[in-house]
Amino acid sequence: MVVKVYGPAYGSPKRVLVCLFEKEVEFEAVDIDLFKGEHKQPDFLKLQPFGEVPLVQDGDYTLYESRAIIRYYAEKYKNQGTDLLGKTVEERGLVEQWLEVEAHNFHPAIYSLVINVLFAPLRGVPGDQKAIEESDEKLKKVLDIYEERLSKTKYLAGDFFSLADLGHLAFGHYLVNQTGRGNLVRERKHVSAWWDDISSRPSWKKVLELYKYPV
Ligand SMILES: N[C@@H](CCC(=O)N[C@@H](CS(=O)(=O)O)C(=O)NCC(=O)O)C(=O)O
Repeated sequence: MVVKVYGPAYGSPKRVLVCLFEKEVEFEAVDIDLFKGEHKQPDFLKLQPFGEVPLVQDGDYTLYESRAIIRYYAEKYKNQGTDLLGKTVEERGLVEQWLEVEAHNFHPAIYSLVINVLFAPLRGVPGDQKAIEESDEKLKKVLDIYEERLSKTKYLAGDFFSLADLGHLAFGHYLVNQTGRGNLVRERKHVSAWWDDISSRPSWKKVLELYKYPV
């Protein structure tokens, strides 16, 4: 049964798509148009009660929350494709640590910028300037910590590419290319080199080629 991934155009689903490419898992992408509210239709809400993408259907097994999904596939296909979880329990601990850092420190700041800098104008409303300024400051602090870490190891969890790095691709792409704040990455030598390394992976290039962002 082929895995179905809903909402491929958007950021969080792209976190899942790049993981499935790395794990060499075949999937089918199902378009959902958020601007038309297709994610708020009863049939979709039955599967994803929060009305967000991604949603994954793998036979009778249904999963949402992109970070839960990538952990599931990294584990389920541990011996296939790229190892994304590390080889020891200590390495796995660091992968989980930096996955949480991305979810609770990096993502909220970049998500606020995407909403207020990119999406608000599309909806014909002004972005929240205070939220934008707060996000800028938060991102600077977060990326300073990344710079320190990446001055010691090539990737966030160590000297191996992992889910922790992969988890940054979808919204890091917005940060570097679409928010006018790519300088926050480029001004930090090790973060910049890390971004160039992880974003040049064939898996990520394939996601960008096949599944365009909405803006
Ligand atoms: N924590 C969730 C967040 C999912 C999420 O915010 N999805 C957005 C799309 S995107 O921001 O990831 O591009 C969404 O469906 N938004 C629809 C809505 O909020 O109405 C995850 O990681 O899966």
